Amino acid sequence: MSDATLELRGIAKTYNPGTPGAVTVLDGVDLTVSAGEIVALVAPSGAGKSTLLHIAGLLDTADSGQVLLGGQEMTGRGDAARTRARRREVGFVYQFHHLLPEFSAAENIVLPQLANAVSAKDARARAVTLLDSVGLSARAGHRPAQLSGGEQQRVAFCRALANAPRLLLADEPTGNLDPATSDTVFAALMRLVRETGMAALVATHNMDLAARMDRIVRLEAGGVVAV
Ligand SMILES: Nc1ncnc2c1ncn2[C@@H]1O[C@H](COP(=O)(O)OP(=O)(O)OP(=O)(O)O)[C@@H](O)[C@H]1O
Repeated sequence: MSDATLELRGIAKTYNPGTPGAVTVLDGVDLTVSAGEIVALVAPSGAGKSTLLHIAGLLDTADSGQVLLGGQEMTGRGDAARTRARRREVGFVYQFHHLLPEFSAAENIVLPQLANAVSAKDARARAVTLLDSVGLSARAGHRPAQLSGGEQQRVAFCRALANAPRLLLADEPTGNLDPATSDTVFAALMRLVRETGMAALVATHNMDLAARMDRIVRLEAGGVVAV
């Protein structure tokens, strides 16, 4: 595996190009995140953090530039190949957990593994291990509505890690939580990243949390600068 888990080269993105409503959000972003590294992405609201995470995670395409995951060039690949790569290589966590309400915590972690053809038995075992690692063994059978906000978000981390991705992308993962819960959830995130050795890019407005990561990059005028 290449050390540069995520490499963005010259990423540019304009919404509604060629119209009066055109918005150039990214204008030549270069960014590398290495295996085992957790990088904070900070920027003012509307600066393009979500857009950048979606492009890095192959949910959206850039107008120009290259996205490399584990050294593999993803730009220009067809939708099926990008979806396959995303399912195997990338885990996402959002501000709101997006867990499936009708399924239990464990089932929410099992389902993405079934999409990758893992057996139900192995998927269940991994869900149990992951829930245990964030202190939620006793909540495996609970539905999201029966969990606290912090518990829901820890389950969302477990789901993002279900397929052992090499890259974790998080968009304001503690933005919806009170400060004490945010601290607990962030500690769980840091520990999971350290234990798995994956790369993580975490968008946050919280400078205290950003300061606890390995590195901070700021999105400014369409480009990325180190802080
Ligand atoms: N689908 C779209 N069509 C047009 N403009 C868009 C679209 N998506 C985002 N934008 C614009 O692009 C800019 C960047 O949006 P983005 O969501 O990436 O910012 P952000 O830094 O994540 O913001 P926040 O911190 O508020 O979540 C914003 O000005 C937004 O209005």
